[in-house]
Amino acid sequence: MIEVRNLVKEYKTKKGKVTGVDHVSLHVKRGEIFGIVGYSGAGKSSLLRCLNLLEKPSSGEILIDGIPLTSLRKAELRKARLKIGMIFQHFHLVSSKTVFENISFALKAAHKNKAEIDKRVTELLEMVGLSDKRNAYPAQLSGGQKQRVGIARALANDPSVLLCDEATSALDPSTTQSILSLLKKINRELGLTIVLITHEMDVVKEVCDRMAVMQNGAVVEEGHVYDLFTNPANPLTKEFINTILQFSIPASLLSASPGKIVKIFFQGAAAGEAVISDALQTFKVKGNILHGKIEYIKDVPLGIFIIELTGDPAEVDRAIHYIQSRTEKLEVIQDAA
Ligand SMILES: Nc1ncnc2c1ncn2[C@@H]1O[C@H](COP(=O)(O)OP(=O)(O)OP(=O)(O)O)[C@@H](O)[C@H]1O
Repeated sequence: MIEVRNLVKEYKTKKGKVTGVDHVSLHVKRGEIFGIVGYSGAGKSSLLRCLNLLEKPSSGEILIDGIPLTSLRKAELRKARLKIGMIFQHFHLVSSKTVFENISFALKAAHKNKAEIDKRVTELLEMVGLSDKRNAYPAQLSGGQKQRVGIARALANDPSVLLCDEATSALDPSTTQSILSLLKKINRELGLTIVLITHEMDVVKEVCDRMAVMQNGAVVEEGHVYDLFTNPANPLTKEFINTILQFSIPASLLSASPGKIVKIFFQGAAAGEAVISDALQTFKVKGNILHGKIEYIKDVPLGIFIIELTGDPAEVDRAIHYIQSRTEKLEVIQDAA
């Protein structure tokens, strides 16, 4: 669906060349929600803005639905761009125009007539839950409502791709949730492919199927969000994942432990509890649960337990092997022996 091949974006500045995107290749599948995460300056915005050629890449190729955007002429590019919607952190609404006018602007650009515009805006307002705000001005709307207008405007011309530039970063947590639910709904109902950039793992965890992690303009790791939560390879991915999966066990508790402390990842709560209780019944070990948590990675439960296992060391090892064979992953985080 979206194919990025060896993309480079360099900026010329007074101090010399700055590389925003450094040889990135990515494939985003049709109908998926793809997250790009990274700290400030990692190159996320540069990459996203290259996807619709708001920024002209220095080299490399971008193909959307097989069309090589990077080699289109101006008029063709303008047409292709209508199929790529975009929403922004600060909404970018025209303050002197009503909600209706802000949305119809995109349809006028596509040369739709008055009746078509009226019908489409009505549909869009219904889809984003703002039918009653048709004649309101942006200043009369909350942040979440403004972003809904941004989404309606982005969807006006039936795009196949929606690019989201830190779309929830200016919103409070509950409004963020409602905008993320709306993005999931339009992804599901319209089959829209969504690429979002964010520095918040919560957003990725909530809505993304796959993700890429960026650092210094390059993609350092890419994969299914669930897999990266259980098995991150790159230290930066681990850092991002840890913002969600962090457990603070008091150091005094850790140092006093006579056994092994293990962290277990499993799919679903019941599954994990059953494995642990089976292990404790089968082997002569004692288990003490220090921490337990269920995270939902795009609605798929990922359970994490931290357990202290004590007893005969050989028996503890056998219990660990047993648990390991029945769970997604097990890490020994402390070994008193
Ligand atoms: N217009 C520009 N001119 C010069 N350098 C730029 C320009 N835009 C981005 N850069 C540089 O490119 C690099 C990547 O920036 P970019 O904004 O893409 O990162 P980001 O991950 O989106 O960060 P943020 O979340 O802070 O926007 C940075 O070093 C930045 O200073």
